[in-house]
Amino acid sequence: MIISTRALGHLLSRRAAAAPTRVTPVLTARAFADYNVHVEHGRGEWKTYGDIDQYKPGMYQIKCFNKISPIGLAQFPSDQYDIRTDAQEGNNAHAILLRSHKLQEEDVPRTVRAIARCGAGTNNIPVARMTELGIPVFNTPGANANAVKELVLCGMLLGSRRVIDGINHMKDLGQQGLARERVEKDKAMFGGQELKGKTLAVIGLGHIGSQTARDARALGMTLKGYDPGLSVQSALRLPRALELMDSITAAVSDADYISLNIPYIKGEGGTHGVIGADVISHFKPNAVLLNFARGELVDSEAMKEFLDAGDGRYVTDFPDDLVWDHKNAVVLPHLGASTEEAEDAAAAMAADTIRDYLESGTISNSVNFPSTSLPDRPEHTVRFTVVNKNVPGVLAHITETFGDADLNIIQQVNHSRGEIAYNVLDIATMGHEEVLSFKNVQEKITMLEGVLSSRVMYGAPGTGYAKNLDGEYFV
Ligand SMILES: NC(=O)c1ccc[n+]([C@@H]2O[C@H](COP(=O)([O-])OP(=O)(O)OC[C@H]3O[C@@H](n4cnc5c(N)ncnc54)[C@H](O)[C@@H]3O)[C@@H](O)[C@H]2O)c1
Ligand SMILES: O=C(O)[C@H](O)COP(=O)(O)O
Repeated sequence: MIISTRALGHLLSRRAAAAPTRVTPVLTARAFADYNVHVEHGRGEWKTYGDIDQYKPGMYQIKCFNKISPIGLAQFPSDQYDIRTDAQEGNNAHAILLRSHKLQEEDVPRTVRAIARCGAGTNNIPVARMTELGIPVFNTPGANANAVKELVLCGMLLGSRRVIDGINHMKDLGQQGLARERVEKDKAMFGGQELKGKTLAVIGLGHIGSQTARDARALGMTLKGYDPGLSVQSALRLPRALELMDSITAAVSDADYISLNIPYIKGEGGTHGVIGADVISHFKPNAVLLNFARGELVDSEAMKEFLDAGDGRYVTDFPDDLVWDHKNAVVLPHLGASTEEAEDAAAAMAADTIRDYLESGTISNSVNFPSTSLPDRPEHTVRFTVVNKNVPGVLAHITETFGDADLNIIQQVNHSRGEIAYNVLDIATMGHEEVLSFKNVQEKITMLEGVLSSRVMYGAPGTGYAKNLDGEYFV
């Protein structure tokens, strides 16, 4: 399911000041009472790349860009998390939370282990660069889909009936004191059409597209859809009556309404200008295009020509320099996910995801790292995670280094995705002296060719992280 039970439960009692509940236990120092773990955790050398004045030992620091829902932020226990809502602060951040802020590499302190987008689209984050730096980027699939779907339905109505023009006209008449006199005569200027019996083409049948299709069916519409990457989960949500097409052109050609619900991906093979002159030439002259996905998906010049030529409409959630004041365009200020419910759900899901990664190493909903659901850490072990380039031989060198240090691996997980590999190794503490030192072994592993970073999870929030930055060791 999309939203964790934990987040959902929290949302149900969203206005109650309930303490957040978690299933995953935080590794506390008490859990390791039988011995101590020594790592080089950076307090001494923090100033080499962080801001020593802002550093709170024993706390995770979360840096927020944009306003993040307090309901979501309440998922972070205040005794373990230092939340910096002012983006100017947070120079020692362990993780970043953001919405549509256009994140630059300079916004990401070296201390950052993870980034979570409270929302769906991650085109405002330099994901490829973050992958090179070994930083997982997460999003919150489905958390705001209902909000967007509702606005798409509203957009269909705005595109069918001249509601906005009618409202403006009534204001004008009202100012002139002519409203009562002229209303019945003038309404003929604002006639429209009904949704029932019309055809909707949905491009992208993921969380938003599939929900839009389902509700449009309930309104009596005929459905076509196109999605070359349709997931089983989304397919199960689709109404049976939806006809799957094998191209965008085939889907749009006899559609009265077209809803665009795909991610914006730059570059070759991406989706920039996917609704261009060629696709638009297949639109019916009075088709209504609903773009609640991203502005860059639509070629503005081609759209302007289409709007100029006929009675077609463009309803969009994104700025457009060419059609913003066109009589046949309705341009909204990116409101799709701006409901209390969606903001709370997305922030709560992002917070849960970040906590899972920071506290136990679990990876879910990442757009660049492999999903990694982990077995429980066995008793008398310390968890060690390594992020490395997905090249042959690295895993062997990691396990060898543990062997050389007389450290026994009790269980391990190795997953990869594209250029990145992620290892989680639970290391036995039994049979060692009272103080188990990871200082040397962590440095050796982190500085192996191909390794980007490592973490020792031993109970003290925010510590135990090491990075290999082009051959330089940071702890
Ligand atoms: N207006 C808003 O406030 C708002 C809010 C949420 C999401 N969005 C945008 O909507 C997009 C979709 O959100 P979602 O939650 O449904 O995401 P999703 O990942 O659940 O669904 C996207 C679907 O698009 C499909 N797809 C990708 N490229 C395609 C292509 N070229 N042609 C057809 N299908 C394609 C994928 O296979 C997937 O099924 C997001 O990426 C984001 O840009 C906007
Ligand atoms: O991709 C998304 O989730 C939406 O565009 C929402 O963006 P917002 O969180 O900035 O409203």
